[in-house]
Amino acid sequence: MIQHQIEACTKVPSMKEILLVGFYQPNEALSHFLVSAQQEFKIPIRYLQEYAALGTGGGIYHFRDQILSGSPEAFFVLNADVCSEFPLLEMLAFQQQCGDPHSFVMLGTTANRKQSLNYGCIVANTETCEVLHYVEKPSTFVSEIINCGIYLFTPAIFQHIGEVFQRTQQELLLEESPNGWQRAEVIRLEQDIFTALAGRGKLYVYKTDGFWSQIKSAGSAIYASRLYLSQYSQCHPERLAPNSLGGPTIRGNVYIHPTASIDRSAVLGPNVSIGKGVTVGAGVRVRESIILHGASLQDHTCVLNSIVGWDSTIGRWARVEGTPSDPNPNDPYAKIDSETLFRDGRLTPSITILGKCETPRRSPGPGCGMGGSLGSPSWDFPAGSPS
Ligand SMILES: Nc1nc2c(ncn2[C@@H]2O[C@H](COP(=O)(O)OP(=O)(O)O[C@H]3O[C@H](CO)[C@@H](O)[C@H](O)[C@@H]3O)[C@@H](O)[C@H]2O)c(=O)[nH]1
Repeated sequence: MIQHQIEACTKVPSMKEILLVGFYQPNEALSHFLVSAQQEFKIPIRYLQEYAALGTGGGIYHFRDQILSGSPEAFFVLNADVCSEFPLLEMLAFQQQCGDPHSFVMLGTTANRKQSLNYGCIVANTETCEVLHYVEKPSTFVSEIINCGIYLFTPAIFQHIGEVFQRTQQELLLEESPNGWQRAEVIRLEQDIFTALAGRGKLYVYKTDGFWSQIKSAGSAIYASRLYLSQYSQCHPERLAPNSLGGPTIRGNVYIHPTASIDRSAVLGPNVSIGKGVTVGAGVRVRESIILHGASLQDHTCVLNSIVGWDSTIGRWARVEGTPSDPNPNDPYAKIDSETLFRDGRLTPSITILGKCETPRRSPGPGCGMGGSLGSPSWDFPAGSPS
């Protein structure tokens, strides 16, 4: 998810640095990713950890000195859980056209009326695109234009966040019975900042018709992967696997990491992504799936609508299948629904995920490395059995 965002950022000519802001303790996988992304994209990338979840506004406010070091004219803020074409250059050009080069720009897209309620909703001036009214996840319909969680700010945004911070701090000090857990440092960009900025000639929306989706649930990763693969077919066809003599059969858009070893009798696609060092045996069929690095699909396995986690092994003849959870294909504005795992006491049908277990397990069977699954029941096969 983040790699696509980093790649998009590096296409902005004067981009100097990328900062990842989060409240998670960095782990080995993140540190390793940062090192390899810096090498690949040749740009400094740093992870800044908040001491607590400070909200989208509070997080950038806390690290404002780091963001402003080097005196940038402007900077982008991207929600990490979205996939998109990331039209950052277009947003920059649009900001110059707005009349006020110090204005803030948010990316907007169209949703259908029902699903718009799950997002930030924007009412804008049809001619100038100024945001006149902003409501975060309204309970009744406000607008079909939704906030994509991709912003272009100038340093002036910190004055607005700072005002909210000061005000909240004052209010908390004056409270008669303060509840210790409420902090002035927690600031939400949407409710606390955008709602107040709307209608003040400061905030504009740049509408995109390009692809965009939230990646809130694990299931939406397969959908997001399809969107990126289809973008590759337009902009980077060289990244997609071709059908070549002596190679596996490729159907539709398929990505194969150069280090993966694929048997020529395997059939892959559409919408398949095969990671680093993956082994795919004879007669294997994979469709609508992501196979993460180090995984091994032994001969004649069938993997459909699933994510196979790092270093998993799927034994010979096993069938691993999930249920697709794509948006309604007949509605051009439909978005993917981020379903809860259980609804009315029942498991919501979803894709299958084989996870990697972080702690070493005592006796992993040779035919199975399944750490667990999300959206489908997990199971273990007896060691050595054809599964
Ligand atoms: N660093 C940091 N990031 C946070 C925090 N809380 C949330 N985030 C990140 O901020 C982004 C927005 O998450 P939420 O605040 O949970 O909002 P949302 O339900 O995803 O809705 C947002 O995104 C929609 C588009 O996907 C928008 O439509 C909506 O208006 C809003 O911006 C996500 O990438 C999430 O990981 C925090 O305390 N600290």
